[in-house]
Amino acid sequence: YHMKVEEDIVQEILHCKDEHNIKDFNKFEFSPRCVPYKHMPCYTIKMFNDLGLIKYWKLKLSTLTRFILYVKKGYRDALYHNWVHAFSVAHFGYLLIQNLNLINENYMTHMEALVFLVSCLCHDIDHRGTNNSFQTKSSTVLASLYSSEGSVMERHHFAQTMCILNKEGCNIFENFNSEEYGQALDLLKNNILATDLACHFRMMKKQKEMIRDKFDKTDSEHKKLFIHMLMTCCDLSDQTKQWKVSKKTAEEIYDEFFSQGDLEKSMGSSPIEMMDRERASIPDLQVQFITDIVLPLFINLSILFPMVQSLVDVLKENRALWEVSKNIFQKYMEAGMKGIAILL
Ligand SMILES: Cc1nc2ccc(C(=O)NCC(C)C)cc2n2c(-c3cc(OC(C)(C)C)ccc3Cl)nnc12
Ligand SMILES: [Mg+2]
Ligand SMILES: [Zn+2]
Repeated sequence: YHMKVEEDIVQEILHCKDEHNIKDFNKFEFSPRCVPYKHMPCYTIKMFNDLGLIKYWKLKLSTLTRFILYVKKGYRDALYHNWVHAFSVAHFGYLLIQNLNLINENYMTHMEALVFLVSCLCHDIDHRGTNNSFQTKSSTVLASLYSSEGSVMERHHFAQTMCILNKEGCNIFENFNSEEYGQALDLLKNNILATDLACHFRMMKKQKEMIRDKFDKTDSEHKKLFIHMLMTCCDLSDQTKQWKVSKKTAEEIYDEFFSQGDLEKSMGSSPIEMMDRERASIPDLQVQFITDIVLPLFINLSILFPMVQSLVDVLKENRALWEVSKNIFQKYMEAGMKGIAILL
């Protein structure tokens, strides 16, 4: 049974650029979270189309549309790890390929670009709003399936993506020969596994050395590290947007973290500080996260692409604003008005 792709969705897709008069869609400053929720599927198709991937791979519009609608359906209404997060991650992937000209400058083949965009879209599918250590600690079904190999959630995200590709009328790689098909799935799996924080920590050092010692885009190891770096940039891209967007998204993340903490408390175990709404200071945690993880990554990328320097500047501004709110928070804490500080 095919999920019938309503003609109106297909029609809207072909005209979505002007109909909603969204300008600057392909600029780094644009926040994809401003796209109306119900227009996100058609703007996802627009991304594939703008990158020339529909033409190059002769993708059937109905297959691509059906695939995207099933991916959207595959996300739960988690506080942060939901379809809007997936759409925003894919949008940044689209911005990187387009604005850094990654295909024409041979940083990515058409195959790598297609699979990269699909990986961004699917990288958190069926996320339950709890992280890998929660799976293992509470011996969830997913932990029983994947904890022996690690990256529990990421292996599930990949498995869910495979289920959709195997649905009737949803296999966007249907035109690939068997060699291309194998290559696409291999790329897809590695890209999604690369979004595991633990995996990122392991790669950080090698990525830094690779960029410092002259990046070689013909070296397959370099290419893999490079594409994994881009996956993490996309996953963190909300932090490179204007303050109110990056602040709002960070708060959504802590809403999800604190819900996990509440759940852990109800299960009789005590959450780490970052997930404990009684103890966590969001400004402190954000300054630390931007300093330790987000900035080093985008600074690395800016060494290869000077245009990325503007994103590094925004990251530094946002960190400075967290510093400011940290001091305000601190003052109220000292004044013993914790309750009011939390309301702020
Ligand atoms: C604004 C922002 N603050 C965060 C603060 C803390 C953490 C966290 O997990 N800390 C644990 C300790 C051990 C470091 C994540 C945060 N975070 C993410 C994020 C990134 C992820 O993994 C990659 C993409 C590979 C880094 C995976 C999941 C998530 Cl939610 N996305 N945005 C954020
Ligand atoms: Mg993830
Ligand atoms: Zn994500």
